[in-house]
Amino acid sequence: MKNFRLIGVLGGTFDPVHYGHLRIAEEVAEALGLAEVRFVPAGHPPLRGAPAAAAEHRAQMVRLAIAGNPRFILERCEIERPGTSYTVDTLDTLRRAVGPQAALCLILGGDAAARLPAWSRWRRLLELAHLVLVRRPGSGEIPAPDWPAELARQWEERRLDAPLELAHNPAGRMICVATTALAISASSIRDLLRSGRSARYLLPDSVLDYIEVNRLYTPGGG
Ligand SMILES: Nc1ncnc2c1ncn2[C@@H]1O[C@H](COP(=O)(O)OP(=O)(O)OP(=O)(O)O)[C@@H](O)[C@H]1O
Ligand SMILES: O=C(O)c1ccc[n+]([C@@H]2O[C@H](COP(=O)([O-])O)[C@@H](O)[C@H]2O)c1
Repeated sequence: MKNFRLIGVLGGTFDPVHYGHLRIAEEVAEALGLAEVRFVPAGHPPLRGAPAAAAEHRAQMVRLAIAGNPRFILERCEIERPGTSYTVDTLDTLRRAVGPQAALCLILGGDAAARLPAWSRWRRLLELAHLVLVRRPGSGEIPAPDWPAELARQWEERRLDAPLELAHNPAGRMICVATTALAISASSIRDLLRSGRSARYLLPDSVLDYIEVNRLYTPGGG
């Protein structure tokens, strides 16, 4: 049986990146045997307002957060691409870049998974990548009870329970990976910082230092 090289893709606004992101990347990589995880900061994320911090700041925070982990890579394609950062376009780009021996594994937290039917060309995502779903505190079950029937059917047809089987296909399977539940969100970190409270231990010190030096998320700052 052929084995594809598994490449994780974790897209996010990363406004800022935090231990919730880093821990799901680490646990999914370990559970599925991913060769690498690409962190993709969105330039102009769809379905939400403009990020608080500029794209370059968010990318620099990811760079600092993943420093020292050779398996974690900063992928800048969305911040360099003009226009809305649709994931389907990113996967198209990555699909061409990684070559035929690799399989992309798009990692989605529970909130992102619940909103998947609203994403641009979501069916095409399954032609380009595997979907790796991760529960998130406060965002309900996977599969989401309100997924439309078509996505629920895709889940039943494509779901895998054995992680090692993911590498047998270049794309198109879905799997839910159990990870440590961390009730950390970027919005709660922004709220803490904006009200002058500590966000220490929710994200790496290097990222907090960057936030302080660049005066991000302060009442008077960006
Ligand atoms: N604590 C967490 N546990 C599991 N998944 C998470 C967690 N935090 C973020 N994710 C997932 O990481 C991806 C990127 O998340 P994002 O950058 O939007 O962070 P966020 O904390 O959700 O931000 P915000 O609070 O601003 O919405 C999404 O798929 C999201 O579901
Ligand atoms: O492609 C889409 O239509 C789409 C719609 C909503 C979200 N996304 C991606 O999902 C990731 C998390 O988004 P968000 O808004 O929860 O930060 C980020 O990489 C977004 O670009 C993608």
